[in-house]
Amino acid sequence: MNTEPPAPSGPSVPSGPPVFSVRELWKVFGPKADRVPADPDLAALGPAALRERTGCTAAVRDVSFDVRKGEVFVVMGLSGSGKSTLVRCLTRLIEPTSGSIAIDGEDVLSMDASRLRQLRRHRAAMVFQHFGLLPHRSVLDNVAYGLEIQGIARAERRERAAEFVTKVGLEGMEHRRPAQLSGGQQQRVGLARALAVDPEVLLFDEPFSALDPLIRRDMQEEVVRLHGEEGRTMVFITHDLGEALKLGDRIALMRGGRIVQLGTPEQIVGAPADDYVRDFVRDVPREQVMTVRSAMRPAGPAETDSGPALAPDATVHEAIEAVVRSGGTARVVEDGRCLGVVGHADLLGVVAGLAPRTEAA
Ligand SMILES: Nc1ncnc2c1ncn2[C@@H]1O[C@H](COP(=O)(O)OP(=O)(O)OP(=O)(O)O)[C@@H](O)[C@H]1O
Repeated sequence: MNTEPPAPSGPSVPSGPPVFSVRELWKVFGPKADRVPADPDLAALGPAALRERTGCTAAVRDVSFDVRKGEVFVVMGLSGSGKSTLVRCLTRLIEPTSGSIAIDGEDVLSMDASRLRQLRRHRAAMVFQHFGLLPHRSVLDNVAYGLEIQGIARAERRERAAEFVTKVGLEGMEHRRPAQLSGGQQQRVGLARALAVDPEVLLFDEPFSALDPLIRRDMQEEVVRLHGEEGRTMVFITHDLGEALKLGDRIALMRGGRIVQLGTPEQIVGAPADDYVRDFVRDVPREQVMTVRSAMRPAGPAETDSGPALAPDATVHEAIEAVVRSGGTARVVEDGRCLGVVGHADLLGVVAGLAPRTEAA
């Protein structure tokens, strides 16, 4: 896939300028790796044949996408699909084999060491699964650590750190050591540390995968809340589909180093690109992800003025409740205009995975 697909029509997806622009990116591990993307015959080989012929593994294969300003961009896939390699390439923690990467239009691959350091410290900070907290430092000093590296004076960095400790809900724990915190609280310290340096983009590498499910849900909600408050651009790696659907404005689904589909949760669940994606999303409760925008049909003459009104972004789940309560159809209304209607059959059709009707009832 060499070009960014057209922007989806849903209003909730930020459509700002790209922060990261990635084109035809390859990362090949192994001897003489750069001959693989350069040679169409080698590039076309599957993983086993490539390994046999060259001793190489293509962890990222010809990937192109933009991360837009203000969006949560999720990179999802099973273990070994190339997620970590791809995201590490963005700031050259792993050196790409070929292709191009730009941040705010600036070529990342031609940055020198000091520019790269600045990129990683100020512009695109990585939040790892194991946050690497400093055990002998207090919560406050751990959060202030990133600012210390930036050379910010002690009084100012402690003040800023305190602000972010409060922001992630750890007020009153400033003077504890990491060992005196639960796993979830430690994650919050790591999150506060990354936020305190105020990077343009936060890169999360499976930060919550070691947490128990309830704490994990708390942390996901924390990310949603922080994103809502700050509108910060985030790139989030996960192998968990539920997490991807919950957090992502858009999801890049990876398989074997390629992006097999890039789209909103609704596009991935409602219009899987191939059998692999279809199988991947088979058990997703569709009514929680699909919106009435994709379930509605044109209104019949008697339907435009009556029935409850729903926003186009309302989930099918919400619409079911409205339709059951009213006993008739519900209208999908935007800016005072009726875009269409949904009734029992339309909503059941979404749950059953059928294409929406295109004519009035
Ligand atoms: N340093 C390396 N040398 C050789 N092969 C590597 C190296 N790092 C990763 N790979 C291979 O590249 C592929 C992608 O690995 P990567 O870690 O990016 O996947 P992932 O989707 O992040 O997996 P996980 O969810 O398990 O972390 C895998 O086949 C892996 O074995």
